[in-house]
Amino acid sequence: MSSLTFPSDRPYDLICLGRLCIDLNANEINRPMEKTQSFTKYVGGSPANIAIGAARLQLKTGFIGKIADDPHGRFIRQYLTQHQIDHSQVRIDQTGAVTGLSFTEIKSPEDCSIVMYRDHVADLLLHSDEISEDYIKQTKALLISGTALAQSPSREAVFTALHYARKHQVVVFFDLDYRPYTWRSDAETAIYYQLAAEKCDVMIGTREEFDMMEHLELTDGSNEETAKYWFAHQAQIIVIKHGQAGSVSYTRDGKHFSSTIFPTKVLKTFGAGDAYASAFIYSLLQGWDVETAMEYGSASAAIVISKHSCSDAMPTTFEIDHFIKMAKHEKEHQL
Ligand SMILES: Nc1ncnc2c1ncn2[C@@H]1O[C@H](COP(=O)(O)OP(=O)(O)OP(=O)(O)O)[C@@H](O)[C@H]1O
Ligand SMILES: O=C(O)C[C@@H](O)[C@H](O)C(=O)CO
Repeated sequence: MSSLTFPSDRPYDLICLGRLCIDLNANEINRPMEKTQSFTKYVGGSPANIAIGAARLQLKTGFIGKIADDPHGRFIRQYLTQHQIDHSQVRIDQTGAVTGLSFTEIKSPEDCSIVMYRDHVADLLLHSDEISEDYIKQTKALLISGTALAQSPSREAVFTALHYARKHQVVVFFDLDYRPYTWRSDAETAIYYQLAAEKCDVMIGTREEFDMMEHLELTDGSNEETAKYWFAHQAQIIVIKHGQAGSVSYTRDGKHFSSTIFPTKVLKTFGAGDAYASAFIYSLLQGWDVETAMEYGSASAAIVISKHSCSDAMPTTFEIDHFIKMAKHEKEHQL
């Protein structure tokens, strides 16, 4: 059992807040973007990917965000409908803002990059007046994503949602999701991340993202000190992702766990974090312990990075369970 206590009898398991964008993933892989001729379009945006992953795992999922009044926005909204993700709180911008685009480059399985077009995007125009307390009090868990803190009015919308979540005993997950492109300075980033992190129950991020947030030497940069620092605030669980080195987690009651990766045929590296987060959150909502949740997240990540998309590749529980079973079978036969 994890140390988290989710409220019961609520219509939603998870509501995600943040960007709904479009991924344009290069079809010609193993070459630079300059030599790419075509792309495949998917719904993207880290919190969107996590919501889609959660819904794929049969969680009752909702979304709070803002989309552009353009074909991309309509594509996103129909995708959410198709995947039973409630979008009653996904507003439609009327100011001519655009949908964020992420062009992804797959030079090699280990060398992938993302070119993000995020000028005048609709998702950062979500306003605090558009955050519904009645909606947030209907969920067991809320996920916020760091990039939504990058600019006003989205920044204030996040803090409004955090206020309502705390008021109604909603468990808050903070996926750090640091994207340098959308920030003006390290100090600004760290200040707003810290202010949000102090109100969150679970934080999930890479070591680099925690280092960014702990700017001005809040900690010595070790995982142990990171956990100790945030346990002095609201945090119950800290998860630190280390790429191919796996992940580690700390719980407020003094335990810590590490998880290795599942071997997989990597097509592209991005999407691992979102897949990990959605399966990790799913596991805790089932009442499973943190170590099992890390294994589930790691398996989901390994599945998604073996495929071309992020959102479309998010696995079902059957796929994850089968993947874990086969991986353990192969490991036993290697010994
Ligand atoms: N090459 C790999 N093979 C198998 N699993 C991996 C690999 N890389 C990452 N993972 C798994 O995915 C988890 C998250 O990956 P990572 O640490 O890169 O986070 P991230 O940077 O947030 O991911 P993303 O690239 O989606 O932004 C890791 O902790 C690990 O469990
Ligand atoms: O989060 C983004 O805006 C980019 C994502 O859409 C992309 O799928 C990715 O980088 C996932 O980690």
